[in-house]
Amino acid sequence: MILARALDVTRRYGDKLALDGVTFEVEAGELVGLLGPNGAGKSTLVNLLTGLRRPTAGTVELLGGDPRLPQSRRHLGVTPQETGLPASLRVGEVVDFVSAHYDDPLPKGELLDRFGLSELVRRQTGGLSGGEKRRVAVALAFVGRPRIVFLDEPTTGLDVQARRFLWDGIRSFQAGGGTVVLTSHYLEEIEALARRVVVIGGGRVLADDSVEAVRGLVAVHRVSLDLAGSLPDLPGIASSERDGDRLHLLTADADRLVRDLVAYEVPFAHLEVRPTSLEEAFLTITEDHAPTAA
Ligand SMILES: Nc1ncnc2c1ncn2[C@@H]1O[C@H](COP(=O)(O)OP(=O)(O)OP(=O)(O)O)[C@@H](O)[C@H]1O
Repeated sequence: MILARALDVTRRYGDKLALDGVTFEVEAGELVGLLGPNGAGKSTLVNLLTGLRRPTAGTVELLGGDPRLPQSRRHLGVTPQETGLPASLRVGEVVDFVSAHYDDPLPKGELLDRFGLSELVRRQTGGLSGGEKRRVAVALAFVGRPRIVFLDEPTTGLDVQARRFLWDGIRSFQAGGGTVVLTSHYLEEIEALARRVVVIGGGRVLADDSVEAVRGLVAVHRVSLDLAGSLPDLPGIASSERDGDRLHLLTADADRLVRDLVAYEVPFAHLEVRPTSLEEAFLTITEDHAPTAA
């Protein structure tokens, strides 16, 4: 059963094309990671699916209806990228306040326990650390026993222990049959929770696959070397860029490229091999998926 769907969705902000023909579906019980660099369009997709914004073209559906209608949103939980908590209220009071909006909320103790927040129940939210506030904000998405939860960068800024508390809370929700969509810049985070990852870049879906498959796609290395002359036609070079005598090559198999450079007796100097940033890896994927000119 599909709980959320975007069908050929485009979203513009003025001249800016934030989403460009995105199709994306979430099945009941799935935990899906949306992975992409800054500005890729992840938040825009989440905002459309949760009814906070309207698509410019295409259709979005949440729990079988228009995400902007109250009946579609009744079983939805969301933690946006930025949240605010009323500073003078205690954590327990904020949970009570949010719970009051639902017919059958999770008992406060159970919610706080699930997210490792029990000790904070009497603390005013204004006095919490950034990480504690974030954990409260994420926990609040689960108060109303939602069927589907969207978490936009839930663990940004959290230390390792706080992140683990959140991951445990998210996992236990899914183990109980819940559905989760979360966004992240980090494949490691998605890997800890999800089996399926959807890579978004430049407003488009670049990959929709298992975490293992996407790890292979983004395991790109940058091989840099000084070379005055031209490079022979070697296999496995995803892109090459020249800066004077310095050549930068992107490849998914750096060991093989280095062996080939030696085997072809390429007269290189100052060889350097390093993992690429996720951004560089995404660029490589983007180039592979760039639309061909008509
Ligand atoms: N309200 C807005 N007005 C104008 N442009 C916007 C608006 N919201 C988003 N954008 C632009 O749309 C593009 C996609 O933004 P979006 O926030 O969806 O990306 P993201 O993948 O969530 O990025 P990040 O990881 O930085 O949060 C960006 O270029 C952004 O600047």
